[in-house]
Amino acid sequence: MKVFVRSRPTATFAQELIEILPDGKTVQIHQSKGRRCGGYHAPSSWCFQLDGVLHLLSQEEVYARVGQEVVLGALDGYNGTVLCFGQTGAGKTYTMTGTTESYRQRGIIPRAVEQVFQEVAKRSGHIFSVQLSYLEVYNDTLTDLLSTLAGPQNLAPRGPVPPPGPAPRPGLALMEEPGGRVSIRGLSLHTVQSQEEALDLLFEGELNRIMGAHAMNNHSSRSHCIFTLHIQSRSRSLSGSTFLRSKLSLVDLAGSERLGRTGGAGQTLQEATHINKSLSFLEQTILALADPRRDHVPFRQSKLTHALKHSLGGNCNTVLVANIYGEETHMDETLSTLRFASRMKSVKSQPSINQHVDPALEVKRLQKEVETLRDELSIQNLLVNGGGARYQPLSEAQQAELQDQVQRYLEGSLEAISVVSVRQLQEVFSQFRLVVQEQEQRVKAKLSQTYTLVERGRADDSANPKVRNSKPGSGSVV
Ligand SMILES: Nc1ncnc2c1ncn2[C@@H]1O[C@H](COP(=O)(O)OP(=O)(O)OP(=O)(O)O)[C@@H](O)[C@H]1O
Repeated sequence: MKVFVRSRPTATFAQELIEILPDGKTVQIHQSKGRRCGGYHAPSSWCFQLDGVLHLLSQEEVYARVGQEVVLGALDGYNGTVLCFGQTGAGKTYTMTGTTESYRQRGIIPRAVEQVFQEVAKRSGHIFSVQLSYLEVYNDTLTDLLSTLAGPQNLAPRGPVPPPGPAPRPGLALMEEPGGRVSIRGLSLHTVQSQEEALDLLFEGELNRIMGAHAMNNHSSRSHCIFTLHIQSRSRSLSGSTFLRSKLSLVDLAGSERLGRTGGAGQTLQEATHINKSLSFLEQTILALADPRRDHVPFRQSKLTHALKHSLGGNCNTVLVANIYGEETHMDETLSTLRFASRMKSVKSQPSINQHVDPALEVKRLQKEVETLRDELSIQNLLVNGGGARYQPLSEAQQAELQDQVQRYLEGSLEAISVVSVRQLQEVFSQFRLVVQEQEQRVKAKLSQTYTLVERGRADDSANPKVRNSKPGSGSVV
C-alpha cells in the first residue's frame, strides 16, 4: 500500500519536533524536553518511512502524487481506494473534497471525477459506463447520502421487486455473498454521463452529510463517508463477451478526537465515542492485515471495516493520506497518526484486473462457434470419406437458396454463407462468377452511353490515345 503524510499549514509548525528529511519520504519525531508519551517514558525520537511527505503542497500537487495513478488503474480495471485518516481538524475533508469557495482548492474527489471523464473521452476504443454511490457510516449506522434522488430503478437489484408507486427507502444492510464479496443492499447507484452530472450528485450528497461544530473544528465531519465510482468498460473492437468492472472508493474518515479537547457533550460526545471506537476497530483490522501470522482479520467488528473489506489490501490499489496538524499541542495525535500510517504501509495488496464475462453474450458466442465447427466437420467428412452427396447436383430450390445467400452476403445483411458440401461450395463460386459478369455488363453498358468503346490492339487505333472524345462531352475508351 502507498502511504503519504500531509500536514495542515500552520504558522506555528513544530519544526523542532517534526523533522522532514530531505528525501521527502521520512518524518522524524523528536521528543520535547521532559515529555512522556501515553504515560510511558518515550524514546527520544521516532522515524517513519513513507511514500511521500506532502508538506505545503497545493491541492493539484497532492492529487498528482496521490490520486492520478489510482484513477488510471480503475479505468484499466483495477479496484482503487484513497483514504484520508487523522485527528479532527487535520485536513481530511479539505484533502478529499476541498472547499467550495475556490475551484483551485477542489480536492481529490472532484479531480478524480474530472480525470475519469477526460480519460473516457480519450479512450474511444472502449465503451464505458460510470455509476456512483455515496455511503455514510454514522454512529455505526449506514446511510445512503443520495437516497432522496434514488428512483426504484437505481436501487441495487436484490430482494423482491418493489410494488409500483413511491418507493419506500429501505434501510441499508451489509451482505456477505457466497464468494465473500461484500455488497450493500439498498444503496442507490446513479448512472452519470458527464463530469457535471457526477459533481451535482457529489454536492447533493455533501449537503446530506452530518457535520457538527466543536472546539477544534467548527465544520467537523461526524461520520465516515465513502464516495464510490463504479466503472465498467468493454472494447469496441473485440466482439468478445468479456468486460472490465472496477470500483474507485474515495473515503473521508471522521477524525479521531480527544474528548477532553473537543469539549463535546450530549450528541457530540456520543458521536465522538462512536468515531473513536470505529477508528480503533479500523486500527485492529490494519494490524491484523499487516501481520502475516494472523489468519483472521476482524472486518466484521464494525460497519466501517466491513464496508471497507475489499478496499484495504486484497486485490485493490490502496493509498492512504495520513493528515497531521503539526503544532506542538497535537504531538500525541500526530504520533498516533504516523504509527497508523506506518502499519498501513506494511499491509500487502495484490492488485489484479477485474475481468468479467457477460453470460448471455458468451452463450451466443459459443453457439456460433459450435455451428461453425459443425459446418467445418461436415465438409471435412465429405472431403475425407467421399460419399454420394458430392456428385448429386443441387436442386433448383437449393440453388435459389444459395443465390439468395450470396446476394444477401454481398449486400452485407448476411455475415456468412452456410456451406456443408463441396457441391454447394462450387455453386457459391459460380454464383459469384455470375455476379461479377453481370457487374461487368452493367459497367460496359454505362460506359458505352457516354464513350465509344474501342478494342485494344486494333491496327487503325494503335496511335490513338486510350480515351478520345468523339463529340463534346463524350469520348472513346480502349
Ligand atoms: N492543506 C490545507 N490548506 C488550507 N487549509 C486547510 C488545509 N488543510 C485543512 N485546512 C483547513 O482546516 C480546516 C479543518 O480542515 P478539515 O475540515 O478538512 O479537517 P478534518 O480533518 O476533515 O476534520 P474533521 O475530522 O473534524 O472533519 C478547514 O477550514 C480547512 O479548510
